[in-house]
Amino acid sequence: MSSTILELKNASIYQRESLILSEVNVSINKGEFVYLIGKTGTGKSSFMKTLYGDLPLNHGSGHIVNVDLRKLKEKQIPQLRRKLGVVFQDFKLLNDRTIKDNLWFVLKATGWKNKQEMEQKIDEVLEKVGMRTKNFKFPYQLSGGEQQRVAIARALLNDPELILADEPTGNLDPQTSIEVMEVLQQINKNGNTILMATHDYALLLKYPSKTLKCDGQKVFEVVQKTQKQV
Ligand SMILES: Nc1ncnc2c1ncn2[C@@H]1O[C@H](COP(=O)(O)OP(=O)(O)OP(=O)(O)O)[C@@H](O)[C@H]1O
Repeated sequence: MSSTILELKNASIYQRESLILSEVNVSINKGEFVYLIGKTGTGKSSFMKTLYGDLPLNHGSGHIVNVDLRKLKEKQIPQLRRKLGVVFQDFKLLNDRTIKDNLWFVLKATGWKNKQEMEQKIDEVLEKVGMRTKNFKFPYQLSGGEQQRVAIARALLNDPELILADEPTGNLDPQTSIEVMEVLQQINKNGNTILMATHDYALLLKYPSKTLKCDGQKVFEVVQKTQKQV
């Protein structure tokens, strides 16, 4: 089996009739950690939305986790999302229930039935992000960084083949951003593939990795300047 987890060829991405990105040729292999950078409004979110089926791909070709984005039907989107873990800037946790119940809700919605397995899975993902002991808390009782760690745990529930993180540190202060980034790095070391859109150049310098840039309606790989630590 191919180790390519995402491949776009000559893809164009539109918001309604406006062309946002064209001639997009990108591929991501299993196990990679890839940044997507670019100034505000250059199309990072549009790119991510195309990957999780929120924007249709009508031009060029695209495959993600063995799903053909050109042939994606509305009713297949939940199936695609189950193979992806999506993390947003604003966490998107349900405030009316505890952390555990937030995760329980997702497991139920994605077809899990066995209560013991569900309990185990919730413990396992919360352990990975260091939040197991806080599973009884409500989202509003947690700091932004803790809420984002729970959102990452939620993204891990169905063992995703690829994690798409759209500005996951966008609402966090620099120190908390580093803590969340450490969690993402650890998850990547354990074998998860991650594509992360970010504005945060300090993170890129601290954790250098393959970087794609949106600029002038194009997406291209950039070579990072490395800073010598003294
Ligand atoms: N729902 C929409 N309908 C029409 N145009 C949109 C829509 N959403 C975004 N756009 C336009 O698409 C372009 C790219 O926006 P996008 O949100 O993808 O950029 P971005 O790089 O993620 O920006 P930011 O860093 O500010 O989140 C912008 O010009 C924006 O105005």
